[in-house]
Amino acid sequence: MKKLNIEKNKSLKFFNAYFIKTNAKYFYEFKGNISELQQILRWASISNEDVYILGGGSNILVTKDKIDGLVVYVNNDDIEVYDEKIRVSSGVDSSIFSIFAYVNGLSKTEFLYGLPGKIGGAIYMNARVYENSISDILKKSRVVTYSGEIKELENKDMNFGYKDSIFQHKNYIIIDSEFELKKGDKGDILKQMDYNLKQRVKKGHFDYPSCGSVFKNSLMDDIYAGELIDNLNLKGTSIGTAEIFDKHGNFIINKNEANGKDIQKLISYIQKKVKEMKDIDLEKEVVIW
Ligand SMILES: NC(=O)C1=CN([C@@H]2O[C@H](COP(=O)(O)OP(=O)(O)OC[C@H]3O[C@@H](n4cnc5c(N)ncnc54)[C@H](OP(=O)(O)O)[C@@H]3O)[C@@H](O)[C@H]2O)C=CC1
Ligand SMILES: C=C(O[C@H]1[C@H](O)[C@@H](CO)O[C@H](OP(=O)(O)OP(=O)(O)OC[C@H]2O[C@@H](n3ccc(=O)[nH]c3=O)[C@H](O)[C@@H]2O)[C@@H]1NC(C)=O)C(=O)O
Repeated sequence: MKKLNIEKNKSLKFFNAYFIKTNAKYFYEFKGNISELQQILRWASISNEDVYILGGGSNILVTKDKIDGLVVYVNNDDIEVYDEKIRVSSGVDSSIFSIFAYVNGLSKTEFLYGLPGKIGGAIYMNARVYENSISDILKKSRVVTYSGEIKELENKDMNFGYKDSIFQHKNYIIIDSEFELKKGDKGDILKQMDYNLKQRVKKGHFDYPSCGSVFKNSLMDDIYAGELIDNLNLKGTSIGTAEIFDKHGNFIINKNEANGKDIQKLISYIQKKVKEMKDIDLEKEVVIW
């Protein structure tokens, strides 16, 4: 049998937005070779290794010194346009996808410009920027199950909701996807992309390492986690060098070499305070590793 293309004891410090130090027991970079991915997943299953899927690392919080299993880093980067459709691999950065659409005169991806992370992670999370969600433009995705089976899912099969999708509940790796876009005026598209990026910069999204929103909003009840935390005067609270951002209550920032356990303690502290003071259960958006 051909030797598997796996690295051992790989540092993930520069693969997660918080820059938390940790090592993966096994690490595989998926560049698009599906039969190799299937072989590696079968090996992980036989070897009883847990599987972790890594995109841009912008929405994970690492709390362990060692990730005891196989990390599949999704880094396939094909992207093609057909009329008003784009087929894109999951390893493409959301902003690159948006730029590619713009270059081809296609509108509807402007909201993804400036969004950290990759397309696979954005679909997993049903990325949302104000009124736009990725589920509004996604047609279908090709996935590989952890047992190595290839499937094609239509949008309606993906059970999208606010910051929710089937991928948060099933062991699927999203490989590539087709998006249905619309021709637009390039000047207008660029203007909107520029506006979106400037808004993010203004709100301090890139001031410190962070994973963006830590908690989901509760849209049904009109509850914004950031506003709630702000109104309870919790901004600025810190544990070690992890701190609730003074510019946005739903962000926890790494001020200086924070460790993942301190960030996790701050998350639990916020949940406890919000429960005590408002009787609200805040649901985490960030994925804990
Ligand atoms: N609005 C904002 O400002 C921000 C938004 N975000 C959101 O989070 C998303 C994170 O993207 P990204 O950084 O790439 O993701 P991450 O690498 O942070 O992964 C997050 C989770 O997504 C799952 N995942 C990632 N890629 C795939 C894939 N190809 N197939 C199946 N599951 C996958 C993994 O699940 P598992 O652990 O189960 O293996 C992982 O835990 C962004 O696109 C955005 O939606 C993040 C930061 C800021
Ligand atoms: C940052 C993320 O996504 C973001 C996304 O970038 C933005 C823009 O569309 O909308 C959501 O944030 P958000 O709901 O906190 O948006 P904001 O506009 O910043 O805040 C909502 C409301 O709360 C208020 N607010 C926010 C923070 C704060 O400290 N104080 C405060 O009063 C704002 O003034 C606003 O009235 C997404 N978060 C969630 C959990 O849905 C992420 O996923 O990591």
